[in-house]
Amino acid sequence: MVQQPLISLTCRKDKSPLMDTSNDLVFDASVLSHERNIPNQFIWPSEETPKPDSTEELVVPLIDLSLYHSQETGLVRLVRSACEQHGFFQVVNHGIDPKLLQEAHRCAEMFFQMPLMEKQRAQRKQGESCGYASSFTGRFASKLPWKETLSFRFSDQKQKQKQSIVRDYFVDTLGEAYRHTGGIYQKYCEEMSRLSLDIMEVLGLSLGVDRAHYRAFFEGNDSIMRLNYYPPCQKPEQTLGTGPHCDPTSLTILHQDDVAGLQVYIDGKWRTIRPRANAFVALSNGRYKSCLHRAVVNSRVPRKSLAFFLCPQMDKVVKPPGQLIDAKNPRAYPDFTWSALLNFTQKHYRSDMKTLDAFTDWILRQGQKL
Ligand SMILES: C=C1C[C@]23C[C@H]1CC[C@H]2[C@]1(C)CCC[C@@](C)(C(=O)O)[C@H]1[C@@H]3C(=O)O
Ligand SMILES: O=C(O)CCC(=O)C(=O)O
Ligand SMILES: [Fe+2]
Repeated sequence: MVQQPLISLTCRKDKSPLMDTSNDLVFDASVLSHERNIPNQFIWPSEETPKPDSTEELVVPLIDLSLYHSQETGLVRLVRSACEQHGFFQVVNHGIDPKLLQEAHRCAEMFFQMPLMEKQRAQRKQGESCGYASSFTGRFASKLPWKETLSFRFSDQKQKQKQSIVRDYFVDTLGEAYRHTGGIYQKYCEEMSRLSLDIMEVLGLSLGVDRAHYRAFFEGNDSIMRLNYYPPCQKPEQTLGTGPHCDPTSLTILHQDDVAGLQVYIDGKWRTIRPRANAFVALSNGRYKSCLHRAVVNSRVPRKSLAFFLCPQMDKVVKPPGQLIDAKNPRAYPDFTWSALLNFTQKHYRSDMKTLDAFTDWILRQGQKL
């Protein structure tokens, strides 16, 4: 039998001068997950690769949302301390139907198990944030992530107009056979949007901001949902599923399957967050830091995670609430729009732990009013 080529190389002509790309490689998980010789592009520098001590578990506070009405003060205090310490907590009793979660994972499994060509019908285009990506072979030249992703847009505003843009995306891109899958993710995103607004309310209270402030700000949110699939890797100590980064979005609600892999950087060490997590980061003029995290892979089983990135409407001006600004706490970032930040992460800068600072320098350098 002729072995399929692992990677095919051709040169791109449309190089963006600001991205560190690019060769057209193909990451075919069905082949690469058995390969013992990892192509160079997927090997991370040894100072960034996972060390055995990072499997040590970090115990993160559990926020029981069912206690919100009866024990608001205690809950708000717990959230404040989690966000001040590491910007990370797990949410339980959030009202999301476990059957929906299960079905969302099952549909992801089904999609990623499809042959590469079938998945490529939803291929993400250069510079766009949505679609299927088998690793980011066309986007970056080195330190490639050992993962496949399927990303799509959710709009709360469209939902209010009774449009199901997630379900329509699946049907329009992949065909009628994906109507059920699309419907599941439509429902999942609607639930995530609702949960995000609840969490933002608690976050606002924990910062001393009006109860309604963040809920109103994210009304009509234009968010991104991403299915992450990490195939097994025969040399997991040389690779990373998702490199170290702070999400540049407002809040992330992440659901992992039962395979460990999410790690956060705390007190100079990488630590594992046990699966079952709903993890989040917050944007609040830098008062709460977005936590540094990554995903590692393993040699035995695939791992999945579902990430809902809460984002404001594209052209809404992002700025901190007035109550957070005074002489002691001056503005940390200039006004900006999510549309400009998204464009920056997709076309000009590979998101890492410094995305917001790099973005701030970029807009100030351009002297643009956003
Ligand atoms: C706006 C976004 C860019 C990324 C997806 C969302 C939020 C996090 C970003 C990301 C996960 C950070 C690590 C690098 C990245 C390229 C990835 O590995 O997926 C980032 C996403 C992206 O640019 O597609
Ligand atoms: O898969 C994970 O556990 C983390 C993924 C992640 O950080 C992301 O998609 O931004
Ligand atoms: Fe992330």
